[in-house]
Amino acid sequence: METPVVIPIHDPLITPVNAVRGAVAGSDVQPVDLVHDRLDAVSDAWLDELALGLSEQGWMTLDVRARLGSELLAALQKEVQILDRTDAMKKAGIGRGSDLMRDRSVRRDKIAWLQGITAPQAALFEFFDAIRQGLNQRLFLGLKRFETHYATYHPGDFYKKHLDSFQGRASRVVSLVLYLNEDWQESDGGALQVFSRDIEHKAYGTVLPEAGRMALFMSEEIPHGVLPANRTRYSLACWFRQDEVPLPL
Ligand SMILES: O=C(O)CCC(=O)C(=O)O
Ligand SMILES: [Fe+2]
Repeated sequence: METPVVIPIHDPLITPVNAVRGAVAGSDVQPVDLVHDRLDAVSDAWLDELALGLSEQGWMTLDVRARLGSELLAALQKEVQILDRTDAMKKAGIGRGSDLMRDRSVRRDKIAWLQGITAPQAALFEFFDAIRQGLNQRLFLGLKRFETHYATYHPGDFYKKHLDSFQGRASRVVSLVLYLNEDWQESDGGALQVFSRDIEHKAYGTVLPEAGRMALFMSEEIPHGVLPANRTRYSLACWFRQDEVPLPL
């Protein structure tokens, strides 16, 4: 049995979602086109399915291409690809200086936090907030907010087996990953590996990071990792949190 690597996670400075919405409404960014039927897309039956998957298995994977729409997915893909060509994507890691070097043996991706101030991000935030509320109504999780970042894994990059949150921290409670890659093949590597939540941490399943595929799991319970990618892998991770403001770990 291999013990999962458990990594403390530092919080970014977070802009409250409501403030972001205000900024969007007050600017010339028009999220409306991309939102179209977004809230209808998050139906009660679908939220029931999410709640059931989380409470019974602790994790699940879903195809949300039709719910989000190919236009929004394409817009998010374009954003992360543009960011990846600039220095906006920062090496993910914990700590500073030599600590960061050590973290590179655990995690090699680059990340950029979303602010919700572009039209695709605002539309996505609506979708995530509907999920947050739906899970609260069904599972009484008291999820107050979410935080989300783009991630890129260049060839050779990986993320070793880890948990997204420490038990009892009431910080990250539910994790969501949305993939943004067209025609991902098994030979491209970069699969998400999910392990069982019991003591044995058996390999439970793998998820190919194909565009429109979403993985959802309980942050404190489900060990998971990303196998080395053989081609650039784009994704977006989101954590639903119980704390109102970022607290020190
Ligand atoms: O991209 C993935 O499949 C998972 C990423 C992950 O585990 C994380 O960012 O914490
Ligand atoms: Fe993770």
